[in-house]
Parts: sequence; structure tokens; C-alpha cells
Amino acid sequence: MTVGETGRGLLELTRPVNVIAASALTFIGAFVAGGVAEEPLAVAAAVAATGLAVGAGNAINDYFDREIDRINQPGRAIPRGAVSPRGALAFSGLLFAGAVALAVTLPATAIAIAGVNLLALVAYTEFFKGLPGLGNALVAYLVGSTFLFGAAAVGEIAPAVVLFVLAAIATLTREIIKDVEDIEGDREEGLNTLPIAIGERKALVVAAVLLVVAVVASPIPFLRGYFGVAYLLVVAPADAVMLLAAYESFANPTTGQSRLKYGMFLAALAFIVGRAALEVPLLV
Ligand SMILES: CC(C)=CCC/C(C)=C/CC/C(C)=C/CC/C(C)=C/COC[C@H](O)COP(=O)(O)O
Ligand SMILES: CC(C)=CCC/C(C)=C/CC/C(C)=C/CC/C(C)=C/COP(=O)(O)OP(=O)(O)O
Ligand SMILES: [Mg+2]
Repeated sequence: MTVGETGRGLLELTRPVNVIAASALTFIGAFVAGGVAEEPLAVAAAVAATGLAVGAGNAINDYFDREIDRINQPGRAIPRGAVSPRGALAFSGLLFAGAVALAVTLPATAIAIAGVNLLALVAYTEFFKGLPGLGNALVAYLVGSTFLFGAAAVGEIAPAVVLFVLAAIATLTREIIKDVEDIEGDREEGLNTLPIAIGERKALVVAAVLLVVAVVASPIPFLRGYFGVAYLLVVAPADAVMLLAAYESFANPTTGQSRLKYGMFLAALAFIVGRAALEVPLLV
């Protein structure tokens, strides 16, 4: 392996798109809490800590999953030999250390969220992933908690709670669909994921019902006065994309989970637009 191939492998381990997305969610949490202008340094520390934690969490997941990924994801950095398992573990440790160093500069509630999340990221693959629904719920909590973390970094956490719930439910739906996608390798590894425990179709029905609940609940931030009307204009197409994706996953879970992620990105954009609309009423 050349240095370039190893460097590319290390970057891949972090899942850069998810790093950027989760950091953006933390920023949105701070923005919705109204603290970006008042506390720019705390916001920057929380955003960077999230990026490092997600990179570390993904890298340690690929380390623990190195055998299973020979079946499920043979092109990933460890199975294809670009990064050694020990290298991935050390890299993850370095990123975790960076996340901790930044998180300890924040208020106590944010430190508590970071502490729980860092433990959850380390424990996920070995202790939760193989338990039906529980591993999915843990990842759902982690993704939703980015909004709470961003808000806690600047003080007021209440407006972020409903965003936490919506993002967690949408993520739970997607994680269940991803388990349907991965059923072959997971079975060989002896995991007991939700589709293995109750069957693929039933798992997809559970995923779809959960998403419908989140979509029905999606106007709540507007109804509670956290967002302006512009939120509804952006969240409506996001809801439509997500519902269509859940439907598609019955025919093709890979397409379904990937489209669901685009719908979730659009919903996250709706949160920004919705809050900005409160500050600039001309935006609707
Ligand atoms: C109904 C409604 C309005 C829902 C809100 C949905 C929302 C705003 C969700 C936010 C979630 C989001 C945009 C997450 C993006 C990326 C992220 C951190 C994903 C976590 O991924 C874990 C996963 O297991 C890794 O999989 P993959 O993406 O396939 O690499
Ligand atoms: C705010 C702070 C401090 C942390 C945020 C932590 C967040 C948002 C984590 C997001 C979820 C995440 C990246 C979890 C890491 C582990 C994981 C589920 C990786 C997914 O790897 P795959 O190999 O695609 O899927 P499975 O291993 O679950 O099959
Ligand atoms: Mg994995």
C-alpha cells in the first residue's frame, strides 16, 4: 500500500459525508437555540467535537466489523487492505481524544451528552448492534442527540428536544432498512438484528410505520412557534421524499435507505430555514 492509499483509507474510515452532516446538525441545534452569534467559540468547539466523534465512531465500527465487512462491504478500507486493523483502532483513539479535549470546554449538560455518546459509540458494535432493534435505537439516539448537544453548548436546550425526537425516529427507520440490506452477512456473523428476529417484511413494516409517525409529527416545531411558515414549505417535500423512500425499500432496501438519507438532509435544511424565517420575517 502507498501512503496515498493509506491516507485515502483513513479518510474513508471516518465517512466524511456523515462527519459533515452530523457536525451540521450540531450547528443547527445551536442555531435553533439562538446561540450562534453570542457564543461562536462554544459552537465551533461543539461542531468540531461532533465531527471528530463521528469519525472516531465510524472508524472503530469498521475495526470491530472487519470480519463481517469481508461479506457485507468488501470494498471498505480494512477488508481491501488499505488500512490495517491496528491502524484503524489507533486512528479512532486519536479522533476520540480530540473530541474529548474539545467537549470538556463546554457547559456541563453538553459534557454529559458527549460523555454518554462517546461511551455509546465505543459500545455500539460489540454490545448493541446484534440485539434486535437496540443497536438501531442507539444509533438513532446518537444522531438525534447532535441537536441537543449543539443547543446545550450555548444554553437553551428546549427547542432542540422535538428535533431530537424527529431525527431519532427517521434514523431508526433508516437503520432498520439498512439491517434488511445487510441481512446476509449479519446472519453469517450470528447477529440477531430486527429483520433476522422478526423477518424482513415485518421489519420493513415497522420501519415504515415509525416514519409515518415522524412525518405526522413534523409540523410540531411550527405549531410550538419554534419555526416560521417557511419550515412547512421545505419540510413538506422532505416528508414526501422520506415516505416514498420507505415505500421503495420494500422493493429495494439499498435504494430506499439511500433516498431516505436525502429526505433527511432536506428535513435538516427545513430546520435552518424555519428558524431563519423567525429572525427575518420576509422569508415567510
Ligand atoms: C420527519 C422529519 C422531519 C425527520 C427529521 C429527519 C432529520 C433532520 C434527520 C437528521 C439526520 C441526518 C441528516 C443524518 C445524516 C448523516 C448521519 C450522521 C448518519 C448516521 O449514520 C449512521 C449510519 O449507520 C451510517 O450509515 P451510512 O450513511 O450508510 O454510512
Ligand atoms: C455529539 C457527539 C459528541 C457525538 C455524536 C455522535 C453521532 C452523531 C454519531 C452518529 C452515528 C454514528 C456515526 C455511529 C457510528 C457507528 C455506526 C453505526 C457506523 C455505521 O457503520 P456501518 O458499517 O455502515 O453500519 P453497521 O455497522 O451498523 O452495520
Ligand atoms: Mg459496520
